Amino acid sequence: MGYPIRIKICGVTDPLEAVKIAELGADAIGLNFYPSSPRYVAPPQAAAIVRALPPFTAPVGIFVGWPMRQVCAVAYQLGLRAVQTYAEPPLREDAFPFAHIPALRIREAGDLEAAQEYLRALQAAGRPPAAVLLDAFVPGQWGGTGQTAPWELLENFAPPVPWILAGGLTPENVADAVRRLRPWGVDVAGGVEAAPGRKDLEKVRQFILQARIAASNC
Ligand SMILES: O=C(O)c1ccccc1N[C@@H]1O[C@H](COP(=O)(O)O)[C@@H](O)[C@H]1O
Repeated sequence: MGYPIRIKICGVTDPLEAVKIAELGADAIGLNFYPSSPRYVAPPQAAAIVRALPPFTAPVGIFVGWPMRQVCAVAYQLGLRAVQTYAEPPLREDAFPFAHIPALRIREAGDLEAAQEYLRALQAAGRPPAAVLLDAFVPGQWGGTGQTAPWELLENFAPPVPWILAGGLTPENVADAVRRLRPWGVDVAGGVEAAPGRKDLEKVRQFILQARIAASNC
């Protein structure tokens, strides 16, 4: 049967590189606004990347610890399609005009139960996220760790919204991850890099190819 897996290449810092990644078939590119990340991109550069992208490639912002009101302001200003958030203070307003992807870090089974509870609470509050991203838990780091999540715990994960697998994915292991877990989407930062913040386009090409072949054979 197969299914259409969605692929995000995260931590892009250069407009020309973003265009090439889009041409290789990525569905989304990630723009990282976390200043401590080696993949940080300042808003003016992010704006140049968004302007350069073809219309069917979604720019997604990564925000760590930002109040949602500020996340919304930046998303609106830059024309982001979705926002991926970490450790955001709770949103008080009902309306949230962007596709929201909360990122959760998983270490043990209890974290998955907590994730399900969190998603149910958002749904009950009338603010279901567009998707949820699951990553590895590494103390003191929010993401971009190069560590894989505990896949064995995720084999039967069935959240009420689409889910995205992140953490330590590479061109070599993404097919295995897709076959085993059938996530709605996959997300990679370090696994396709030539240097921090710069992508290796051959690795990007391989990553996209391997993920799509595996999903089409599921
Ligand atoms: O990439 C970062 O530096 C980063 C920093 C803080 C929060 C999120 C970050 N990136 C996200 O983490 C995942 C996994 O990264 P990796 O593939 O293990 O290197 C990545 O897809 C981004 O969404």
